[in-house]
Formats: sequence, structure tokens, C-alpha cells
Amino acid sequence: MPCIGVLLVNLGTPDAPTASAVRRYLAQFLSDARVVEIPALLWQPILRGAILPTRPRKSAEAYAQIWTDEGSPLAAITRRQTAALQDTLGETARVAHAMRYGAPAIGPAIDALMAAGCRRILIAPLYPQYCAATTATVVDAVTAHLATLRWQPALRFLPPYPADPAYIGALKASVTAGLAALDFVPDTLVASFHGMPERTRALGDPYHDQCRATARLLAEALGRPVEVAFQSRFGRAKWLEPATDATLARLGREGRDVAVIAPGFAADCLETLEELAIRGKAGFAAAGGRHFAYLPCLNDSAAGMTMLEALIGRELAGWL
Ligand SMILES: C=CC1=C(C)c2cc3[nH]c(cc4nc(cc5[nH]c(cc1n2)c(C)c5CCC(=O)O)C(CCC(=O)O)=C4C)c(C)c3C=C
Ligand SMILES: [Fe+2]
Ligand SMILES: [Fe+2]
Repeated sequence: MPCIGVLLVNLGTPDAPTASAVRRYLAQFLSDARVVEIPALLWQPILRGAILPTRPRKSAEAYAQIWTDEGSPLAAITRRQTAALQDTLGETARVAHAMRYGAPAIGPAIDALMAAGCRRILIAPLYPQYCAATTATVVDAVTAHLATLRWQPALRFLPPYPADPAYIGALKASVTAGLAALDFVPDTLVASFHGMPERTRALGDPYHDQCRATARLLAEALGRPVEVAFQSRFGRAKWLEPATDATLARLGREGRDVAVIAPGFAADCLETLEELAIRGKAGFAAAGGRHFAYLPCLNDSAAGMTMLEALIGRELAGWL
């Protein structure tokens, strides 16, 4: 039987923590009309004239604080997830990864799987909650590449999994172990999801509701409340609320002991390691908070990989 390919896809990250590498990455990312929904004629002059000359330097400083010997955490963790999944799937499938922005790009990754004889490819966007700015843009990039091929593979897409028992169970196991390892007992658990412009909700994007569903199911599974907040506001429009930074400052003022999780991220990245674990903690402390912990994402942990294997195994079963 021809081989089956599995392509894990995440957002992407700069190649280096430098202003020039971040500029290249942001130019591609922020030119995606799924990400910034402003007509290009209006947006491109703002992007090229105001954002790309200034933001990359500041973002590069943030990346430098979290950079590792293996590169950007998002890239390193995605590589480890790919290797772990390949180990488990063995001969069943050939596993590769790609990034929506930056490298390795989606098109060449599909070409490499085809060259290896894979005529069926499962595309797995690593976003638990569906969002046009993340999930849909992966589908767009994959289908745009297929439009250039004479010999196309058969495709499947891993559906979003905001309420999947395998995901909720993995989060429960990871949060329970993370809380037990702390040297204080948090009275408040905050789930911080990446933000989105508020208007995308009215336009029909299910992202907000899927984030809320994940948090509600996790709270039920843990038997304790989970406070939802949205981080990483970008631009001047109104974004989903409550904002994570304001929530952490309030909790600091109230003297709460806080643990923060980021269940919408399949891998730790700038938004979790710098924005939550460094800046979020500093904002909480500046408001008077004392005890703060950031618990890591599922990453390539045993719980995280068991979940990915279950979700992906279910899709592959239709082809075996
Ligand atoms: C997990 C879901 C994500 C959604 C939804 C999302 C929407 C979104 N993001 C921006 C702008 C930026 N995001 C940046 C980094 C970033 N975003 C996500 C995930 C989601 N984004 C991840 C995993 C990362 C981290 C990448 C890494 O290298 O570690 C950045 C870049 C960093 C910076 O300069 O601050 C920007 C900019 C918008 C505008 C948006 C939806 C409209
Ligand atoms: Fe983002
Ligand atoms: Fe951010």
C-alpha cells in the first residue's frame, strides 16, 4: 500500500531572535488576510510604514529571553512532537511537520511526502480551537499548494478538538500534576487563550465559544473553577475580553495565589513563555500579588503525545 503521510502544522516562528529575522516572519504572518482583516490597500502601508520598522526590534528582545540551544521553543517542541509521533506510528505513517509562516514551509513539506511515496496525507493543524486566523489559513495554504500540483495526494484534515475527551483528559492530567508540584496552593486557576478581534465573533468565528467550551469542560473535569482570559492584543480594535494582563493585575490586587495555563497552545512559545510566564508574572507582582506559577503546555509530554496519538490514530483508521 502507498505510504500515508502525517503533516503536523503549527504557526511558525522566526529563525533567529534578531530584528531582521523577526521582520521577515512578521511581514509574512501579518500580510495574511486571514490574520489582519483590513483591505491590503489600507493595511500594507501601515504594516510596511509603521509596524515593520519598529515592532521587530522589540519582539526580538522578547524572543531573546526565551530562545534555547535548540532554537525557538515553538520550533524545538514541534520537532520533538513530530519525532515522538513517528516513533509511535512506526511503519504506519511517515510524520513530518511544517509551519504556516516561516520554515519549514507547507508546500515543500507536502512535496517531500509525495516524493517519499505518500499518496494520502493527513494535515493536522495543531490548534485545539478552530479559528479562521489559524486553522483556516492552514487549509488555505495546503489547498493553494495542491492547486499547483499535477498529481495531488488524497487529503484529510484533523478536526479541531476543543471538547474532545482525549484533549480534556490530557489537560486534566497535566494541570493536576503541575499543581501538585508547586510549592504553594493556588486558589485561582486562569486559562489564558490567544486573543482575537471581538468582531470576528459576530462574523461567525467559533473561536471564542470553543475556548469557553474547553475551559468549562476542564473546570468540570478538575472539579474547580477556571477563569478564562484572552491575551496578546494586537492593534487598536476591541479584542475579546477579559484581557489576561488586566485579569492578572486584578488578581494580584486581590491577593490571590494564581496558576496560569494556556490550553489553546499545543506548544509553548513566545506568547506563553514571555508574555505569561515573564511579563504576566511581573504585572501580577507589580499589582501586589505574591504567588504565581505558569504551568507548561501539553508540548511533547506523555499526556500530550498520548492525546495526539489518539486524535491522529482515529483519522488514520479510516485509511488503514
Ligand atoms: C493559538 C492561536 C492563535 C491565534 C488565534 C492567533 C491570532 C493572532 N495573532 C496575531 C498576532 C501575533 N501573534 C504572534 C505570535 C503568536 N501567535 C500564536 C498563536 C495564535 N495567534 C503563537 C503560537 C505565536 C507565537 C509564535 C512564536 O514564535 O513563538 C505575534 C508575533 C510576536 C509578536 O511580535 O508579538 C503576533 C504579531 C494576530 C493579529 C492574530 C489574530 C487576528
Ligand atoms: Fe498570535
Ligand atoms: Fe504576544
